[in-house]
Amino acid sequence: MDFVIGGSLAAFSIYAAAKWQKSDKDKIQHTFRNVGYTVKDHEPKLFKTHKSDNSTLYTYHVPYGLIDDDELNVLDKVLNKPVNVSFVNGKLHIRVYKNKIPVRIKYDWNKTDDWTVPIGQSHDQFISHDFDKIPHMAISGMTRQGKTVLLKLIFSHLIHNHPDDAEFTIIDLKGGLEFNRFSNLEQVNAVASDVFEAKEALTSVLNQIRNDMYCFKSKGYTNVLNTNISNRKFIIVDEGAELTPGSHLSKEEKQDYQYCQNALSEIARVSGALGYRLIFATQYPTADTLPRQIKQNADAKISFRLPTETASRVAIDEKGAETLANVGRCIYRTHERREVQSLFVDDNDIKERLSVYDAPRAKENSETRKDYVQFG
Ligand SMILES: Nc1ncnc2c1ncn2[C@@H]1O[C@H](COP(=O)(O)OP(=O)(O)OP(=O)(O)O)[C@@H](O)[C@H]1O
Repeated sequence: MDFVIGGSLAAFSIYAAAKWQKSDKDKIQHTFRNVGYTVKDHEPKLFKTHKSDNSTLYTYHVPYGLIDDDELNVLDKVLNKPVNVSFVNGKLHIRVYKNKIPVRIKYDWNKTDDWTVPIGQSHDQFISHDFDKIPHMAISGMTRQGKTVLLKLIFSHLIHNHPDDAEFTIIDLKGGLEFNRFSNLEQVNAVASDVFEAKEALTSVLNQIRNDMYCFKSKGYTNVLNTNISNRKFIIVDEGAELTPGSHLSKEEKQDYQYCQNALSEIARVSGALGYRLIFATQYPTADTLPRQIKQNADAKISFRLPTETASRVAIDEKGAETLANVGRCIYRTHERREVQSLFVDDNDIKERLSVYDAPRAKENSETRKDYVQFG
């Protein structure tokens, strides 16, 4: 008899555990209470649940006065699933994703439409950036988090997709270590590796812009998108903070730095409609290192992990970049915000794919093509 009772209890426990194991919905409601996400006795009330393939969205009415959602950051640990908390039209949205984002995703060199570039994978969709819809981009992130890999991904993809139409001016202020090796590519106009070379390269870009502006005006064009002009000119800055005039510099020395910052601000302000696209990356987003004009005109902001919430607010106008978990993880912020694992591209792959555009070889090839036409 004892045996029968013991056996029944064990079975009951398993049954009870299965039956009364808390659902995500219950755990969320308990969390509201436990973390004090309430006003007096009033707590958020669930009024809609919507399931999709990748996630479940719980929508809550919240008592007046509850807005800041900091306490709810614990939810991904409570549920052991990725969670996104936001306010939409005064309602609290808690989206619980089924799957975690992978920590490494390799770039596959697949071609894309127009001036679109693949960025990475979010919880529920693949994220691409269209440089014809959003011309300028500001990228922030602490050291070794993935900025340069992302810049090389964008650069390689654009050349791979538009070998005849993409042009680059690159300001690589890490001493040219990353981009100097591409200086021979036929799509690359200049790789500047210090402030003096940057000044020269940017002067040339500003002259081109003035020239293009004159041509646009004389033809009555208002935007490159409404013309048959097929090329786009990219200005990539890797480590923009190096253009901040340090307090140790003399007045004359500071002028070169100031010139470069002003030139980049002008590019951000006036050149998008002419087909120029600025991609500005920095480790230290502050009012000095990420000039206001650049930030305001870069409608796409990407941030890898940053040291503080304040830095996150400078980079993407909101907190969050300070809590990003792993290398290559970033927030892609346009009118929407997405957490994304950016694609990884290998240096050897880039070398192999882009070497066909190495200028001397490309020139040889074009001469061979010419011979073929002449003698064929
Ligand atoms: N998307 C990614 N997925 C996985 N690993 C990555 C990714 N991006 C970068 N890494 C790894 O992190 C390392 C550092 O990346 P990267 O050179 O882009 O850093 P960074 O942010 O430019 O740093 P710094 O500002 O110090 O130059 C890479 O060598 C690579 O091993």
